[in-house]
Amino acid sequence: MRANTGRDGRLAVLTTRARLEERLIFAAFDRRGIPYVQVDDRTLIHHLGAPGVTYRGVLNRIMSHTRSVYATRLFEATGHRVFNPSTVVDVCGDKILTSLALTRAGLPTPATTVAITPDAALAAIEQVGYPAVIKPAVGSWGRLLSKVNDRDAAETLIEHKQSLRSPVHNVYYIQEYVDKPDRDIRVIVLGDEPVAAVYRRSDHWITNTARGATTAACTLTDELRSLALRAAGAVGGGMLAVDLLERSTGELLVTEVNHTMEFHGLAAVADVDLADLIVTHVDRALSTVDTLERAA
Ligand SMILES: Nc1ncnc2c1ncn2[C@@H]1O[C@H](COP(=O)(O)OP(=O)(O)OP(=O)(O)O)[C@@H](O)[C@H]1O
Repeated sequence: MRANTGRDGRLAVLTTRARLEERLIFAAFDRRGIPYVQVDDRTLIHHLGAPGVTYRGVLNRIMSHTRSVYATRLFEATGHRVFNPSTVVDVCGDKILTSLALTRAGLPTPATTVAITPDAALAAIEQVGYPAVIKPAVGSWGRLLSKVNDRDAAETLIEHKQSLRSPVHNVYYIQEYVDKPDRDIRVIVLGDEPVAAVYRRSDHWITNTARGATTAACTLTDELRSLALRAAGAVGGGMLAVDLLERSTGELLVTEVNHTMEFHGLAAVADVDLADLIVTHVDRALSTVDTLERAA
């Protein structure tokens, strides 16, 4: 993958820079004595078809969606098992593909509409009704999310989106506004086990911790467990953060599934060591492969 070649028995952790989550993960690797190497995605060079370095496996912590998708595919092409696999990253990184997968699996989600021209987008927003929520199909941290309260605002938003450079903004992902309490719920799923849940609270309607929301402990009820597991399964499974909204009636709706989970807010309030659980999950999965390879 990098310019050097050969077998490297360590696990590669792909990062752009080590944030709190990555530092917690490295500390967990150290505590468990699992050899790893931090690989900066900005240094990756992949000569197609040429031998590269082979790691024991790859834990992908790249935040940029495009870089994450391609780095995953390149490592998979050289025989690596990557957490999460590209099939999952592809779906989770795109809100339209995620909504399609969730709907196909029969999960409750906010009513969602997609339009691919500005005129159709305006008609679609009017059909959804006000307020409507418009999101970039690819994006995170609540960036460029819009709550549109009337037709004037819808027209302006569409004009602005059309003038943005990235073609992703010319596709319109439109949702009903869910009149939720001042919070959403994030459930962490590792494989077939929901391991923790957290409320993210804010005075703003966008309740991302990246936008200043605070976290509070949330009980992992049977309903949350079941919805989170089904949502994770719908996108292909893996190490995932499932986000849910509550209607005023109490009905739970799955909004999205995140493939490179941030958990600094959760670390402060949940009584689980998520970094340790992630490291254990990856090591266990790779140990099964190691055993099979030795037996072959
Ligand atoms: N349809 C909706 N109705 C009401 N609030 C919403 C709706 N969709 C999203 N929100 C609020 O906005 C927040 C961010 O939404 P969403 O998770 O879709 O965006 P994102 O940019 O992908 O963020 P993240 O970094 O969490 O993946 C949600 O946590 C929720 O508080």
